[in-house]
Amino acid sequence: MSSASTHQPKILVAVVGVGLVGSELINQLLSIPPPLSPFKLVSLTSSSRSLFTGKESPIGPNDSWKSLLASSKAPADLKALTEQLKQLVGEKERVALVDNTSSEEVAAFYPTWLKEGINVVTPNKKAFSGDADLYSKILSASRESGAKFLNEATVGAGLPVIAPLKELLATGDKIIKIEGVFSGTMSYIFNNFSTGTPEGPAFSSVVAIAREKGYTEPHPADDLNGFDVARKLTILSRLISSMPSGSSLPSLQSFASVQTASLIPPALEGIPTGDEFIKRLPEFDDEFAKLRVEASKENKVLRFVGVVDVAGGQVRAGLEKYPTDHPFATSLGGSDNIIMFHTERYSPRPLIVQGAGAGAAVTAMGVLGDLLKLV
Ligand SMILES: NC(=O)C1=CN([C@@H]2O[C@H](COP(=O)(O)OP(=O)(O)OC[C@H]3O[C@@H](n4cnc5c(N)ncnc54)[C@H](OP(=O)(O)O)[C@@H]3O)[C@@H](O)[C@H]2O)C=CC1
Ligand SMILES: N[C@@H](CC=O)C(=O)O
Ligand code: NA
Repeated sequence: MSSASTHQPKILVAVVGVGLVGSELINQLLSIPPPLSPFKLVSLTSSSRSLFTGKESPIGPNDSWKSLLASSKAPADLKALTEQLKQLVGEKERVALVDNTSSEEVAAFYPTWLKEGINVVTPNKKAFSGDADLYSKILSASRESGAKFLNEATVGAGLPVIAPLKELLATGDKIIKIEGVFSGTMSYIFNNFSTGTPEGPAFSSVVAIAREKGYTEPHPADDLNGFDVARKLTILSRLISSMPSGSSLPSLQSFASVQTASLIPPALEGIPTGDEFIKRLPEFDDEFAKLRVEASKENKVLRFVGVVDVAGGQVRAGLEKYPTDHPFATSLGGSDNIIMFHTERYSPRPLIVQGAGAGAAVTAMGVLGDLLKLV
């Protein structure tokens, strides 16, 4: 085989989190024919178990990775994993850890991994939208060791959002405003719930379907409270604020600093499990139906949008009404995200990115795309 990848040491990949996105990522990664693949899958960690094979006997496409992991006796242990991966980082070997969880505990390990020269690739928003201190530790650890952190799938899932934003900024364009529908869940919910007519499906029923389709966060309240959108806006804002032209943006201590209008009825705040939350939601269907009637009286639809207004120095997320002929009303379907970049160059017409913004296949594609950037 004359592929360049056969002449370069393969990137050793450890996957943490084997849920919806994690499983799909492993399947996509293992479907690259081994001689052509630039990767060796050397470790898997679920919330309870871990499997470490080392680079001499990586997990291959013919292995049943689920059975291998299920039969492993080793408990999940991120400190032990760090020690194992440290041994693999060498002059020629490169190691990438893929975090497919939504765990803060896993996110807190990024500075350690990066310092050890382990690249971090992830769709998990927690680290980049959480406490500013963790974010700055991630930046400095990456600078110190040269290991990269890549998080394209944190915003718009597989859609190119982070990469074009970085390119706009790096080439000297100035961002005026980014606005759009950033949540696949909220998009699915309102594309189906609010179509401009006073009638339609019950709010709780479309939320339940969005969950079944794999669009929601592990706990759907994390979508409905607007925090998922606030996290995505924080990730974009922090990239913009790193440039002098973004200095008018407020410096966000965390996603909680974003002005966010939650859709969670107060009585459902703090419900610990997603199942219970979904069970109680029908109690509030009438309240949501009223919002739909009000919007339809104005010939409008409801959409949950996010805005990073650089010129106005504001970052906000909330439910808005749009005329039935607005692109947010006419051009979105399924879990579509639409992201409009208004910049000095892309003005008066914005650069627009649109397509499925949630779901296992497209999210895993975004993660695998980031892994391929390391090659
Ligand atoms: N689904 C989507 O469309 C998108 C998801 N994302 C992000 O991708 C990530 C994964 O989402 P998704 O796959 O849908 O969620 P899932 O709940 O299906 O998967 C998350 C997995 O992480 C595991 N996990 C939790 N804590 C740990 C830990 N400490 N160590 C190892 N594994 C752990 C859970 O294991 P267990 O089941 O045993 O608890 C679970 O299987 C999230 O951060 C989400 O925000 C981003 C874009 C789109
Ligand atoms: N729950 C999120 C998943 C992607 O980030 C969404 O609905 O957009
Ligand atoms: Na993306």
